[in-house]
Amino acid sequence: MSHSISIVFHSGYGHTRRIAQAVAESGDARLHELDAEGVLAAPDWEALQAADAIVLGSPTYMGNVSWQFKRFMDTSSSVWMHQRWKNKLAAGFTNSAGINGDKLATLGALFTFSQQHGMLWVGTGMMPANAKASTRDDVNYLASFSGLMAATPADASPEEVAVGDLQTARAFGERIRQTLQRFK
Ligand SMILES: Cc1cc2nc3c(=O)[nH]c(=O)nc-3n(C[C@H](O)[C@H](O)[C@H](O)COP(=O)(O)O)c2cc1C
Repeated sequence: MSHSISIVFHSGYGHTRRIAQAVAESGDARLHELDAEGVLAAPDWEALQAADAIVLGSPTYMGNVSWQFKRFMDTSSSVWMHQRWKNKLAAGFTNSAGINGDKLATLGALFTFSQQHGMLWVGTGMMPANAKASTRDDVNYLASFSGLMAATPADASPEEVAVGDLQTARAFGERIRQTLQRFK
C-alpha cells in the first residue's frame, strides 16, 4: 500500500514555491498552491482529506505566516470541527529573506495548527551544518530541527534560491516519505 503526501503552500513571489517543489520531488508529493486570495480549490481540499501526510508551507511575512496562509488555516476550522485530519502526519517549511528573519515563529504557527488538528508532527531529523568549514551549499546550514527553513535574499529571484536550501528541501521530502513508511 502506498502512502500519499500533499503539500499545501502559499508563495507571494515564487521563492517558497521553489522550496515546495523541491520537497515534492523527493517526497513524491502532490502540490496544492493557495491563490493570491488564500483560497484553495475544492479538489485540493479533497486531496488533503485523502492524503496520509500534509506538509504546510508559507513564506515568513512580518514574523509569521502570510495572511493568505492564515486564511487557509482559519478556513480549515470546519475540518477541525470533525477532526478529519486527526493522526495524519504533518510537517512545515518556511522561507524568508533574513537568515533568521523570525522564521521560527512561522514554524511555531504551523506546528500549533497541526496540533489543533490532532496531527503528528515530523521535524527535519537533520544535523546542522554548523562547523567552520560549513558553507551555504550544505544541507541544513540554517540548522533547523523543528521544520524546514530556507533563506532567500530580498533581491534574489526564485531561480536564485540557494542550492543548499533546495538540497535541504529534498532531504526533508525524503524524511517525510520515509517516516510514512513506518506506518505501513
Ligand atoms: C509583507 C512581507 C513581509 C516580510 N516579512 C519578513 C520577515 O518577517 N522576515 C524576513 O526575513 N523576511 C520577510 N520578508 C521577505 C520574504 O520572506 C522573502 O522575500 C521571501 O522570499 C518571500 O517568499 P515568496 O516569494 O514565496 O512570497 C517579507 C516580505 C514581505 C512581502
